[in-house]
Amino acid sequence: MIGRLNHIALAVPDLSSATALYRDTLGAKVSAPIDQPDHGVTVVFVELPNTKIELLYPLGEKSPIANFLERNPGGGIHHVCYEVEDILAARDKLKAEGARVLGDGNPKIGAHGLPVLFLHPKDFLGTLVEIEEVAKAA
Ligand SMILES: CC[C@@H](C(=O)O)C(=O)SCCNC(=O)CCNC(=O)[C@H](O)C(C)(C)COP(=O)(O)OP(=O)(O)OC[C@H]1O[C@@H](n2cnc3c(N)ncnc32)[C@H](O)[C@@H]1OP(=O)(O)O
Ligand SMILES: [Co+2]
Repeated sequence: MIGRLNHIALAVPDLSSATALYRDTLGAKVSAPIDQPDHGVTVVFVELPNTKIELLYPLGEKSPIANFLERNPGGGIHHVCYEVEDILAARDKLKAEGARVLGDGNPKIGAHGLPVLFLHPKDFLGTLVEIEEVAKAA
């Protein structure tokens, strides 16, 4: 069911220094910071040849990454995102298998303008999983 690794997200305590680390020390192409108010985060995208890294910083008072950063003040890997061709079919299969879909169960539009859902980390080996619907390759 899952396809390519779309991105790995890192929650970071300082977005400027994290961006500088990826841009200047690691020599990667990075975006400007982009606020995602619907998701409670500000994101910097790091473009790699085979995938992307999302640098996440809390936005607003109820950010879903706030507790994670409290537990991991230096930051850390927050989630992995896999591509799926049909997010509603994927959601229904995952629910039937017993996985907990977070939120109200309906996809939201993610940072790449495509529908996304999140799956509880306790159901996936301690890793928060995001699935993103991408168009089927021709
Ligand atoms: C930029 C837009 C978008 C995109 O298109 O790419 C994004 O990526 S947005 C990214 C931010 N959004 C989300 O993460 C949405 C889904 N997340 C959530 O709803 C919450 O973060 C969560 C997964 C429900 C956790 O919320 P939290 O408040 O931390 O819950 P708890 O404190 O109750 O934690 C329960 C339990 O789970 C462990 N945990 C929490 N987060 C993670 C994590 N990221 N990775 C691994 N484990 C995690 C936490 O340690 C608790 O464990 P125990 O203490 O053992 O109970
Ligand atoms: Co993400």
